[in-house]
Amino acid sequence: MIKLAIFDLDGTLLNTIEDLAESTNYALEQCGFPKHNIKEYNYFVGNGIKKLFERALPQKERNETNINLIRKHFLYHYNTHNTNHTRPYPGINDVLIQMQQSGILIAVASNKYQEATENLIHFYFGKHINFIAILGQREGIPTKPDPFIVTEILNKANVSANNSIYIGDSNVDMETAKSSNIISVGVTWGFRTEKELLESGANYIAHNTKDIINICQKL
Ligand SMILES: O=C(O)COP(=O)(O)O
Repeated sequence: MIKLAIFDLDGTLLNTIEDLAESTNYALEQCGFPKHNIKEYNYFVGNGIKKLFERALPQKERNETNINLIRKHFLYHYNTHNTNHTRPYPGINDVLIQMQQSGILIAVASNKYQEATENLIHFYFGKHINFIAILGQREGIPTKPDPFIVTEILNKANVSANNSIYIGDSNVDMETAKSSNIISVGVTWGFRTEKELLESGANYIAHNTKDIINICQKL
């Protein structure tokens, strides 16, 4: 029986890609580097903002100085523009409400930096969902696919891995679930393909938000 559902954020709960792309392109432009189209960002996002900037920079310009410069401009822009285009995926609110009503604890495990993770979750879901934990990328804490963040959530919720499920949209998420010994659900409405999710070990695939509820009921 599922007692805890751990959700990835970007590409799973919220479609954040346009705001991430706009803020990164703003930062690249400020520093005189070429911009990217939105589709490319689907593959830049997933391992936190440092990796996002590294991937967005021209190969020869990928160094600590440039990454820090991009970070400064990105944060300035993203912190005040991160709800411009970002929206919950259709049906995801109903899934969270239904889970909450049936007594399943809900948590977020993201590689997005902690401040934005908390702000976005509170802004879009805070009024009606009580999250047991909202964890993003923090200084000195290993990022997904390291199981650290999931272990933190299991401890806080006091639920075992056997009674938990992890829902995400990328290979990083499926690998996180695997390294945490948790059943994984790969969602196909996010930033990556079904093929990637299956190849990285997804136990179940959700093509629409209702599938998540059906999968939980089977377990
Ligand atoms: O910000 C990222 O790189 C990824 O964030 P996510 O873990 O919520 O998908």
